[in-house]
Amino acid sequence: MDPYELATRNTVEVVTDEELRALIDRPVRRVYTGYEPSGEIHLGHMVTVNKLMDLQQAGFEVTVLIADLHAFLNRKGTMEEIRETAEYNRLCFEGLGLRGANYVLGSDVQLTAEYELAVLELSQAITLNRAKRSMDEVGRQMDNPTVSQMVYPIMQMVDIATLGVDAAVGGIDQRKIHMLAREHLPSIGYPAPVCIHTPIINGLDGKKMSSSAGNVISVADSEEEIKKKMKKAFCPPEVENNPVLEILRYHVFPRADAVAIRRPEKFGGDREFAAYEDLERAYAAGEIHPLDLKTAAADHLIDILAPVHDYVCSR
Ligand SMILES: Nc1ncnc2c1ncn2[C@@H]1O[C@H](COP(=O)(O)OP(=O)(O)OP(=O)(O)O)[C@@H](O)[C@H]1O
Ligand SMILES: N[C@@H](Cc1ccc(O)cc1)C(=O)O
Repeated sequence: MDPYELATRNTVEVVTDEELRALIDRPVRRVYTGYEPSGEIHLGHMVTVNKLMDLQQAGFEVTVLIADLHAFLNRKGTMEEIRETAEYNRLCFEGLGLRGANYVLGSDVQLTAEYELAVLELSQAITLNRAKRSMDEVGRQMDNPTVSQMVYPIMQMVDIATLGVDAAVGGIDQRKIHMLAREHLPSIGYPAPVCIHTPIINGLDGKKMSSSAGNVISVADSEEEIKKKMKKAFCPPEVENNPVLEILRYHVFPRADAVAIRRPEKFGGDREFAAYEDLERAYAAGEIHPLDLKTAAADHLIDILAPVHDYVCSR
């Protein structure tokens, strides 16, 4: 697959397409994603991990920022609790196949005088209103935001300059922070980053996949857990809001040449699909039963996640 196709497949938005094309032509290109340490790395986080792996294959140098201070500012726990999960998260990302990336712990690079000055300079140019709005989909308990949650997006902007990256990958929920970065980083002498946004996927109950909602498949889940969870997954006959189809689209097809639906002759026999779109069409036309779809998704997920489970457990 050519580098542009790798960079853009399964994205919802690239800002801007023209800048991405120009970046791909450069000999050295750097991209990053930041993650607040989380007790459970799930298939939602994995959408961005997949994109980083696509970009690695497209010749980008990849940095993964484990944003411990950001999690602290966002009221996710004490610094000690957060640091413990940081190391676990790195293992999950490596287990998923994101090796050879540059892993950086936020607090290792964010406590210098230079970083602080950049934060202060930008904080003078950004209104409270814009900072707050940029946190709408990122912040915890935003009905009662703290000052730390206003510092958060500004630090995320300075991370881009500090890590020296040309592009930022994130779920579409990062969009407002990224737009602030594009607007304001040039004022501190740093070029606007290319922003690559991936979709937010649904959890097994059909609502946004999120650790706090308990509707996730964790990348470290065992075979039994995956089977049990997939059996109960919401799988409507339609293609919209269908978490099982989303798993196939964003996690299985990018890793498999083809997906087989296995079933006895009396139920139509086996079917094989080389492209997600073909499978979606057949499902929408009622040619595949939800139970068979779930079984195929579960079997592939088990194969994809088994190395993560082994890698994490062996350390
Ligand atoms: N359901 C999802 N689909 C795609 N990407 C997601 C999903 N959930 C989270 N992400 C990505 O992972 C990053 C971390 O998100 P976040 O910390 O909110 O995860 P979470 O599981 O919702 O955590 P919590 O429920 O504890 O707040 C987000 O920036 C987002 O881009
Ligand atoms: N804002 C990201 C985490 C993050 C933190 C710092 C960054 O530089 C980048 C990303 C999230 O919602 O999880």
